[in-house]
Amino acid sequence: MNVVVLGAGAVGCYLGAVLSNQHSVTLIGREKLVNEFNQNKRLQLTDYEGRNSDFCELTVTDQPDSLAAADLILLTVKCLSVHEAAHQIQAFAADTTPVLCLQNGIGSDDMLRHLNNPIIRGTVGFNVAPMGRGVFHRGTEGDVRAEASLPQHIADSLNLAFLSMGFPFSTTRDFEALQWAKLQLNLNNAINALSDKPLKQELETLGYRRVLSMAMSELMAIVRQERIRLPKLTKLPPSWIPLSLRIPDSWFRKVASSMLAIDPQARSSMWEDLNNQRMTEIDYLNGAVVRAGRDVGIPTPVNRVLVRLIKEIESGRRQPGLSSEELLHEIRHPTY
Ligand SMILES: NC(=O)C1=CN([C@@H]2O[C@H](COP(=O)(O)OP(=O)(O)OC[C@H]3O[C@@H](n4cnc5c(N)ncnc54)[C@H](OP(=O)(O)O)[C@@H]3O)[C@@H](O)[C@H]2O)C=CC1
Ligand SMILES: CC(C)(CO)C(=O)C(=O)O
Repeated sequence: MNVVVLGAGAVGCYLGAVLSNQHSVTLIGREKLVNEFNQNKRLQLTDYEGRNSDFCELTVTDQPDSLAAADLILLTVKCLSVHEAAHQIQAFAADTTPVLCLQNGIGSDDMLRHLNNPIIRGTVGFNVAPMGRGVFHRGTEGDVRAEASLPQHIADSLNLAFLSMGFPFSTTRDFEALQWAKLQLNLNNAINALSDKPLKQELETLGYRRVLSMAMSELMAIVRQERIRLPKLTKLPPSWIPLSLRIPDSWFRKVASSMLAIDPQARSSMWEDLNNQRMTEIDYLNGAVVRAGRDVGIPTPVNRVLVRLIKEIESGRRQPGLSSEELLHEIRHPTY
């Protein structure tokens, strides 16, 4: 299979490199990635379980014309770049080529719906960090999932390749529920970015967990009202997660270690964005909860505050590094 990854950054390079063991893979990314690859002649993948592998059989380019020969397009740009990517797919790819879009959050696929291509949504359940010099590190466990409309032979090939690196691929008929369950976990991206701490350290602090619990409870109220049954993505059922976040630190450490394997240094992709002075995906994450709440008449004050704080950092009006007390204060005394 000829796989073209459009938007090769953390997730795209990781998945593309894994697939290059069994398929012909082209990564379309920015000039920086092309230079890194040309200098090192390989991508290197490491992970929280100690894997360390080099991948040399890849084509890396900043030109979109290789989309023309794709059997499958993996779209791994951030939500804010989906619009530009849609133009490139329309201009260069055959309109029968399936596009598997792996953005976090809700709503970015709307920008692809005018294309004739089959658009299949997916989720990536683990964290990948770019370490520089063509090295990409997977810092947590998790799997990759997609809508059941993905052709079966492609789903089988992806599962085979991904299993070789220790994570499975599966499809689901109820993607909407999966997307909300993934969003429930991604509500932490903003808190992690605001805290400016590694995920593990942030989640081991009761105050941050209380904020996350409140943000998740707003999402849970919406999905309950909409009768969406969330699938289980961690060892705890989704409705128990907000409660489990409120237990004392010492107990939480025990529960969390059995729930999720996580590197001490892993951070959220939103932290990566703020750290690189880029706009974030906040409107598709906590912003999606605020919009949905408005639609169904459920108040979402905590997610509104998180959206505001992230936007203040994006526009340079605030610095990251909020303590959990400062964050709780912002929530108790919102200024709109
Ligand atoms: N990183 C993670 O751990 C996880 C991320 N996700 C989700 O996956 C998606 C991708 O995230 P991530 O991999 O972190 O993002 P990255 O920013 O690391 O990767 C995207 C890359 O694509 C480049 N790009 C954007 N548009 C184009 C284009 N048209 N042509 C070529 N290159 C382009 C970007 O460059 P530039 O910045 O210059 O635009 C960037 O280098 C997001 O929606 C994220 O939420 C999901 C799970 C985990
Ligand atoms: C790893 C995970 C699930 C949470 O941080 C993620 O999706 C991200 O960083 O964007």
